[in-house]
Amino acid sequence: MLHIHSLQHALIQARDLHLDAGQGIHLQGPSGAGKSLLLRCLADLLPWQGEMELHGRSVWAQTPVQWRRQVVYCSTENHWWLPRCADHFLHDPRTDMDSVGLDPALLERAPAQLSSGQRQRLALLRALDRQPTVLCADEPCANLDDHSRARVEARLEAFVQRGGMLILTHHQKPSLPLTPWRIENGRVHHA
Ligand SMILES: Nc1ncnc2c1ncn2[C@@H]1O[C@H](COP(=O)(O)OP(=O)(O)OP(=O)(O)O)[C@@H](O)[C@H]1O
Repeated sequence: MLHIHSLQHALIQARDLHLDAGQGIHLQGPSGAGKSLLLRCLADLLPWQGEMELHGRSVWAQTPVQWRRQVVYCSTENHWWLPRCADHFLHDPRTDMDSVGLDPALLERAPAQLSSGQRQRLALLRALDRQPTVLCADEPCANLDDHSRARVEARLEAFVQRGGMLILTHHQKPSLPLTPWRIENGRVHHA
């Protein structure tokens, strides 16, 4: 599904990594190793060089917008542009809110009126709302309590099982089944 032939950034490089639908990756490595950089390069949000394919189609045969609609980066440091939380969704998110422990009434509020943990979960739903092929989730459970963490992990697992592909970074080992990758000395490899 996603094939990284080669990816070079000033600080990291990856070569010959293949990922299938239904696969989740747990990206490991020390703080500052470049885990977030890799996710942002995969989503084409940072300058990088090389070649990647999604469903056999080169990144260079697509517009940046086409690629970024399929490979979506979701960060804990999320940004919001519109007055109400609900305004950020293309599809009605109310039924999905409960899956991550959020009260649908929060959708009527301004993003700034949510707690950071609520905003983080809403940002995940916003990313899933775009129906990505690959979700690059950067510390999706950081700062969450155990109950919320379990619900977010279940939501991510459901995404992968429906044919999505997930790459996430975590300091804490998530409970869903994941293939470990590691970044060491700027190189990404199977752990
Ligand atoms: N846009 C950027 N351009 C160049 N260097 C960057 C950029 N963003 C971060 N860095 C640097 O790249 C290195 C890797 O940062 P990154 O955020 O990817 O680390 P990380 O492995 O995700 O760390 P952590 O686990 O602490 O979140 C750090 O030294 C950081 O200062």
